[in-house]
Amino acid sequence: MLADQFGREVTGVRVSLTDRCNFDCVYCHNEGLGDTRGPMDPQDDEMSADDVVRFLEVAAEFDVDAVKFTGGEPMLRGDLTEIVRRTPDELEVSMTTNGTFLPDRAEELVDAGLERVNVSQDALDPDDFAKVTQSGAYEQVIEGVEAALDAGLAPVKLNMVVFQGTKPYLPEMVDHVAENDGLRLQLIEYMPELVGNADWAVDTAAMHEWLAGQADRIEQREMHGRSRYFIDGGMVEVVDPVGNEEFCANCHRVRVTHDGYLKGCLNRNDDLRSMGEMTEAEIRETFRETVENRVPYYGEYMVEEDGEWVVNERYLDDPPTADD
Ligand SMILES: Nc1nc2c(ncn2[C@@H]2O[C@H](COP(=O)(O)OP(=O)(O)OP(=O)(O)O)[C@@H](O)[C@H]2O)c(=O)[nH]1
Ligand SMILES: C[S@@+](CC[C@H](N)C(=O)[O-])C[C@H]1O[C@@H](n2cnc3c(N)ncnc32)[C@H](O)[C@@H]1O
Ligand code: SF4
Ligand code: SF4
Repeated sequence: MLADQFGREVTGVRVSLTDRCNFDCVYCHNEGLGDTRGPMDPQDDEMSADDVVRFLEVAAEFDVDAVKFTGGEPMLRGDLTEIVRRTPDELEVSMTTNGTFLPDRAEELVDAGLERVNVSQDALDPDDFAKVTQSGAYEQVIEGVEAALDAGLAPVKLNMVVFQGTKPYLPEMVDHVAENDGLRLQLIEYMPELVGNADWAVDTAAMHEWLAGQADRIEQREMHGRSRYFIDGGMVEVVDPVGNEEFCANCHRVRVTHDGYLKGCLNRNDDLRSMGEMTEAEIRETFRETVENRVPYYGEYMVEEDGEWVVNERYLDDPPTADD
């Protein structure tokens, strides 16, 4: 297994299969690449199924044990089932999706080897949902969650981005997962680093306190040191990476962009390495180098002083926006 200079073993890879999307969520970071708007048809720059599988075979050689397919909207890929089917058996296969295409395809994906799914759902009311996603597909998403449960994918995590626009929906979302078997809630802190609008952020410390006040039990996940709150039979996990050194200190993932670039950190675009025309041996070497070059905290938001990486205080005090 590969470990970076800071002792973090790389156990997972997150592969973006496309940067296209049928939604236009107001906050979207597109896994670190910016805008998802554009043509919906397959694009030439996307990795082919062969490229994805070749990379995953290399990752498996390095004892990576999990892959997350994401995007853009990964289910826009017509060859998604093939990719899942051809993923090496050693890797747990999960996907994060907006859920709209699950009603027709959940079962075939499970048959192909999909083991877990996270579905993004920020609200329980169609109008509220439409304001955030700029899409009217609320019913399809609800049907998608049902289809995932019917296909045996419970527990299904509902991903909710917590920002000023969704904060009022928090209590009903917590109740929703408590009342419905098979659902969990994942509260994702709004990340302004790549998309701006820092003033949309909410006070996560207050959110933790509010959740703790209702919880029967609290656990901490090894991954990212994430907290899990058990409330009235439901489970709520908090993903709070912004300015959170502990979160990064427990980050064991390497990313791949839809166009086949290795990327050591979601918030970092200065270390992209194309796997384009590479042989398997070259991919192996580049993977090693990407792991070797990981930084302990936020990539470009760290500053190097006297040969050491230290936290960029300016960033912590005043997070830059895309407009800076
Ligand atoms: N900064 C940062 N944000 C992350 C990281 N992992 C997840 N996130 C945020 O959380 C969102 C949702 O993550 P998911 O794709 O659902 O996956 P996950 O919850 O991390 O993974 P599982 O628990 O394995 O399902 C991401 O799109 C990011 O916004 C990370 O390593 N760094
Ligand atoms: C980029 S989307 C890709 C997969 C799929 N289209 C979806 O929405 O689930 C992955 C996750 O990132 C979350 N996300 C997007 N932009 C974000 C931001 N600025 N801050 C925090 N989470 C964000 C989404 O809510 C979603 O759960
Ligand atoms: S559905 Fe996912 S990829 Fe599409 S705009 Fe929303 S967050 Fe971004
Ligand atoms: S911001 Fe931190 S947790 Fe997220 S990918 Fe980068 S190092 Fe990992």
